[in-house]
Amino acid sequence: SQPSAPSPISAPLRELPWAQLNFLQTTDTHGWHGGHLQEAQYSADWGDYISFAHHLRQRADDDGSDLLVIDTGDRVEGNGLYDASDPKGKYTFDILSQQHIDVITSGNHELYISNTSNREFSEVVPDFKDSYVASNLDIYNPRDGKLEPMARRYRKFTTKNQGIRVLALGFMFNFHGNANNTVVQPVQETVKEQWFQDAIHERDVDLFLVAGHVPVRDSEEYDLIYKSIRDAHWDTPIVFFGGHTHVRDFRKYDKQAYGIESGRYMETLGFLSISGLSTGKEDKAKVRRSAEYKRLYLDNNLYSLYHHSNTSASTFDTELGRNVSAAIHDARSKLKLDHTFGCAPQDYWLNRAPYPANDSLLTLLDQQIIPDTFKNLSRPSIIITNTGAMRFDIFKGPFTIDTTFLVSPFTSGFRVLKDVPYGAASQVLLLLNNEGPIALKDMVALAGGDEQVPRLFHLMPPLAPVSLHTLQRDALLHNAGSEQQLPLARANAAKSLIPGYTTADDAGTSGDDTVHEPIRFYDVPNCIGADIGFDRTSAAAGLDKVDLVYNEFIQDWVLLALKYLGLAYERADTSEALEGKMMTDVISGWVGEHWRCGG
Ligand SMILES: Nc1ccn([C@@H]2O[C@H](COP(=O)(O)O)[C@@H](O)[C@H]2O)c(=O)n1
Repeated sequence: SQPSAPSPISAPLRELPWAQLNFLQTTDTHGWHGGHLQEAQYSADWGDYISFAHHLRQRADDDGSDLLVIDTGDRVEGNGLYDASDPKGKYTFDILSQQHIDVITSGNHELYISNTSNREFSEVVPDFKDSYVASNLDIYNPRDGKLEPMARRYRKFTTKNQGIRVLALGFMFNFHGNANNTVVQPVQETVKEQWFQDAIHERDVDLFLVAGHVPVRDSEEYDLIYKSIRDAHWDTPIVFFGGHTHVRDFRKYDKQAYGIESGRYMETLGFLSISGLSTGKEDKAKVRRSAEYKRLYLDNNLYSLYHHSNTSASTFDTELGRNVSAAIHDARSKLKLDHTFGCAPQDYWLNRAPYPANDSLLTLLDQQIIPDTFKNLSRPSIIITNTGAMRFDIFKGPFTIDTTFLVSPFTSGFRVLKDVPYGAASQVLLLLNNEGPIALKDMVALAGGDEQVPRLFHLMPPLAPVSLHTLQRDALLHNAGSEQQLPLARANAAKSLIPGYTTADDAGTSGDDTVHEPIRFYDVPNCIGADIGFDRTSAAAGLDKVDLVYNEFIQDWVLLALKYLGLAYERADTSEALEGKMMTDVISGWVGEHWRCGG
């Protein structure tokens, strides 16, 4: 781990369900490869992950089983280690490539900006040339401008020890917000392609492995891929590795098909095992077994990693792992990520506090940061931002260069529409939050559906913790008592628990390796706003027009809301606001002026 990381923290643990074929999965790491430096329970880094995978591979070699390592995208945007360098990712790609990954895919964050996808194509894909899979993603090659697959469409391989024949696919959900140098083919089209049909009809396959930046639950993309494979093979085992919604989840598709999703931000290392698979060493037609799937979500806590690899602080580090941790430290120093702008006087939560509240990050933003930042505007203005632009909590203590990117990494600036009739402008925020005269989805339908306003469905903030909470509630209703672990229950009573994930999924409520004290998460609105230079309670009487300033990322939504309100504005009517400053600059600038350290 990093020298400044807090020490590993002990907690009651559940055991790794090791079996014939074992997997480790990361997803949505968003640059947190240095680990969490303010939370001991997630403070292991990518170097530790390399050491950990090494020990599990060794275990597989010793007992004749296998280990495969998977990553399902969104490795970028969200941490200074990636975002603070110029170009972005200058240090991350070398660090990442030191891990042996067997199947790796892109996520939507690899595709928002053309520079990001071009670097993914020219650096990351070659680093993982055998294992990068892009079943429905193409890129215009920056060298010749020709459209070509981002990486191979699928991968077929045999596991090292067991000889299990795996056919791996790699998908991106039907994403529309990508820059125009990439093309995400809708899964509905991909499944009709000849290469796909040929691949899923291959006979000498013991396991179909579908990795993707696609949620494992409530996803038409994975449901369709599942159905397509099942139409071709009624009982060959399938395993899905998902991502995007930032949750821990495990879904049963049928008794020979399960999917896992392994959280976000390097908080979680997902573990899944399968036993009862056929192998290339035997005649598949004669050996019909039933596969058994088990999962465990590991906290990225060195305490967990030592335990599950049967090592200790003195035997855990491998030379490569230690070197990678040192490379991360070196990069963090070069990027001056610990440079402090000021010190937060208390914790501010994104989802762990209700909104509005004194400890809500969104309240801090709409009551203090936005009003202070825009206070010198000469004309009455309404400022709106999507809450999804905020990615992480602020903890009491030093607010560093790193923190600015943890909280808001995006390069989108602010735009302004000048002289918008007040009656309409004052309703935009309500509409975007589903509190206006029409529901958001009906407004989209009126405007011609998702096709004509393609980026709209990606405005919603990642409500991962909330859906996790819902999952938990639903599963508790359905699975009450199904997976009790009494010795652990006793251990819990004896030890004070760390607050953390208490996941409930299709296998019950014992999926987290660490027994946590539950955390309460709150729903937040899609957007928040502030009025500058006028008072809304008395404005209706006299105010004729206002300037409408908004985060560039929600431009399509703002224009759509105004269209619904009878005002036909185009992108060309908008102009840059705040001299091109991004939210990242806004927040660090405000912290520098308002939060002192010490005293
Ligand atoms: N320029 C951007 C890009 C993205 N967002 C927010 O991020 C969300 C997508 O992130 P996931 O980790 O869920 O893939 C997107 O819905 C926006 O809320 C942004 O604000 N600005």
